Amino acid sequence: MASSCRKAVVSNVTIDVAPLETISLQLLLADDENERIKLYDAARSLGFFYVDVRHFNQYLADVEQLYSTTEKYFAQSEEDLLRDFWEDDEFRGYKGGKNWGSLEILRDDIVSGEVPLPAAVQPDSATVQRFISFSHKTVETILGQLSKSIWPGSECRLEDKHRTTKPNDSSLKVYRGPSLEHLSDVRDNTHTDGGSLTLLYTDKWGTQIELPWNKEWAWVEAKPGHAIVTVGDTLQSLSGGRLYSCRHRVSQPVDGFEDRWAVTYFFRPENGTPLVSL
Ligand SMILES: O=C(O)CCC(=O)C(=O)O
Ligand SMILES: [Fe+2]
Repeated sequence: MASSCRKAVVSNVTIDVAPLETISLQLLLADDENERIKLYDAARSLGFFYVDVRHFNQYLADVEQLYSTTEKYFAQSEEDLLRDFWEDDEFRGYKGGKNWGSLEILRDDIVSGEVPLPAAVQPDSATVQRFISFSHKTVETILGQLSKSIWPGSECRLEDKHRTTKPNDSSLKVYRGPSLEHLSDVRDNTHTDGGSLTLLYTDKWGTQIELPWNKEWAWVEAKPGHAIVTVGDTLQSLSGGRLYSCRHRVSQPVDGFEDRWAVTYFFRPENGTPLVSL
């Protein structure tokens, strides 16, 4: 359903703020019916929403710690960063360029213990493990509530394609993505997320979504204690198009260099899951 955008002013520029619904993780965990309805509405209409995690203090502390870990990680020399580069691997490890960098750590690698963490992250191993574990539980909770809404009274379940006993590429991914001196130098990176659900934690303007009802771009405000959640292409397909994978991009509202860190959890289906309706 179309809703109107709130305005915000950033360095004298007025911007449109995307009207994202807020869903309480605590209520989803309690199997609250109203919250389930709100969640389904948000996942169908915009495919972007906040999940309020303010009750979960350890998790919030871990997200904060991961911002510091990310900052420390990207302060390393290019030579050190390249030690974490995986040739021909779509997901694992360090990737970077002139003005950005990312580091991705697969959940399966942490659970199996077969792939060591990058040396610079090893001191924060407990934080990484707790973040992955709680993020995974959070996305599984969202998934379960979505299945109930999509197929009430049926055996059909998104969870059947997201069993943790099967190999999958779910991951923690952290980013360095500073804003640039000149907004005009920002390259277009419009995309949809390919996986099932993405949790994003950041503290600065950067994310923009394309509103499905008028194709206008609107900014997603970073809210402390809230994950920005994205529905990906996989859930759009598995749900037979009932859920919406929204086009989005990362940009900046105004000129000016400023470091920006993002901590994300990418929830992906079991490897080999066909992208067709369940
Ligand atoms: O950093 C952001 O705001 C969003 C990143 C994103 O869209 C992605 O990693 O898929
Ligand atoms: Fe994305």
